[in-house]
Amino acid sequence: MNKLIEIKELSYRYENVNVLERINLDILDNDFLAIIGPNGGGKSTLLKLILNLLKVKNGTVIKNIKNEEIGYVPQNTNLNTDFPITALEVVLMGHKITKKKLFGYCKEDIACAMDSLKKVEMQDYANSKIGDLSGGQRQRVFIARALCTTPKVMLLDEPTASIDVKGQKEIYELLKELNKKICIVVVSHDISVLLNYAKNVAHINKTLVYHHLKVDDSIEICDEHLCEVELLSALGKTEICCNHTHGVH
Ligand SMILES: Nc1ncnc2c1ncn2[C@@H]1O[C@H](COP(=O)(O)OP(=O)(O)OP(=O)(O)O)[C@@H](O)[C@H]1O
Repeated sequence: MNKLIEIKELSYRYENVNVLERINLDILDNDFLAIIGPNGGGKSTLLKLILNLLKVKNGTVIKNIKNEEIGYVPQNTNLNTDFPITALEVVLMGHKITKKKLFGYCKEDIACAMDSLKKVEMQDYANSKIGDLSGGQRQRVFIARALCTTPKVMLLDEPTASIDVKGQKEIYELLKELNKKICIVVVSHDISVLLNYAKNVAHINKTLVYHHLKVDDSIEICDEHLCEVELLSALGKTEICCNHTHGVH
């Protein structure tokens, strides 16, 4: 297993607030990593540090891949759904333009974007307005946009927020398929579905606790309302400490 990204002793503070403390984490080439933790625990900050959206000041983030090999699907793609843009045009926005053209895109760019849409089974919606798609379909389009640069790792920040459980499962089935070739890292609160797909879990609440989920550890989680502590408890991971009112048995 190759280390795509090596995070060593990474700490971060905004003004006077320590948000991350001495984080150590290796992101491996075939991983499906779930990053979980409470609100304000520092998950998005960690992604931003990996993506160079924030400057690393303490510790190191070693990337053994090029920056463009990191695909990113941001949280809440604050899209004005009335904006008259098609699914294909959204995907083309993530594309590295091959030939400079003043207007429009060349055939190769469009073929490549169509290929990305195909990978997420959205090719039939290429000319649909993004605002006319369901939340799950829209998320697939944003995943297609991130696929344009043929990433080796894909970071997804809350990809299933405000999508129903059926839609969440469909997104994770897609990610499972992509995980045959690409390392997947998902930040999410919707862990009841996510933990059925993840191979490893990083729980972040300023510090990081890492869990390897062995294959036979995988549990069929039927109740989507189970809370985080109960789920980790079910996995036999009782050392997690957070401000939950539920006890860990
Ligand atoms: N630009 C900023 N300036 C100051 N503080 C910030 C900034 N961005 C985030 N924070 C604070 O840093 C802490 C960690 O935020 P972060 O967004 O990384 O957490 P998170 O785990 O992703 O939270 P959530 O699950 O709610 O998305 C929070 O207390 C937040 O208020």
